[in-house]
Amino acid sequence: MKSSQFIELKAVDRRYETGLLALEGVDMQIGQGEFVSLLGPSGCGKSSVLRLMAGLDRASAGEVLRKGEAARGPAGDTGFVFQEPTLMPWANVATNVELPLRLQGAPADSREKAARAALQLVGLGDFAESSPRELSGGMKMRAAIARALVTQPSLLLLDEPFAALDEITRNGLNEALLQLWKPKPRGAAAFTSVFVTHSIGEAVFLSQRVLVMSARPGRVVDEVEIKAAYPRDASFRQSKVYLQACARLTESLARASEETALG
Ligand SMILES: Nc1ncnc2c1ncn2[C@@H]1O[C@H](COP(=O)(O)OP(=O)(O)OP(=O)(O)O)[C@@H](O)[C@H]1O
Repeated sequence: MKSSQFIELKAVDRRYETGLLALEGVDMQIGQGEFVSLLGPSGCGKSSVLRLMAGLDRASAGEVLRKGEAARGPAGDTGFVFQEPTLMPWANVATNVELPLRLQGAPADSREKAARAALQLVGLGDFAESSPRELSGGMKMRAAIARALVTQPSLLLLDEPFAALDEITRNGLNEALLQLWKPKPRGAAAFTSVFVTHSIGEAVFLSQRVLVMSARPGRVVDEVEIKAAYPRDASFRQSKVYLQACARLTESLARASEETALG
């Protein structure tokens, strides 16, 4: 699976300017095209890891490598999806989705074409002209995913994107995300995904590997491989592999969180 490493964190520390040590000795390797989730207690540094991977922040010690090269500054071919879809309310859905291309200086006709294709991909083909306020929460999140994918990034970073949604919408979006990541069962992944969540079930459903981080200062304390083929649909949530992985991660996360409680 780890045929070629796409992102590597080697002995990474991040101490913020306030003096707070958020990450200490973080080692992570994410293979090209892999789908990996990060689980960990609140405040353990999951978002900090994503910012380092995106090149939006720098490690205080250690190395962040992207395709074997030291990451320097924001990485162009990276899409980011946050918990809030943050669409511009005064612009229609297509204009929101083409924003990253506008920032790159792409010409209007190619922006429009790419935005329509990205909206089609997430099932919002008929909503290009709609205002964000006409969309449900799940549809807004689909638009945010289309915006992150409009530049066809090779890395997609997702920071608790579905946490605010109801469970049925969330499950539907999990399945849609897997379709985007691996459109053909035996084909290559369209991008590498790193997904932060507090939901064990969501992490298991989506991922090839789940990394568990300890309480602050965060570091990787466990790794669970989810040995199930894709495509995965709702029936996967009833399978032995899924239930066993959930049980193992429940224990692991409890141990990781206990460390905080003890101090
Ligand atoms: N820019 C910053 N300056 C100072 N402290 C920060 C900064 N960013 C994050 N922190 C602190 O670093 C720690 C890790 O934060 P981070 O957001 O990475 O954790 P997290 O695991 O994503 O949290 P959560 O699960 O609650 O979203 C927290 O204690 C947070 O308050």
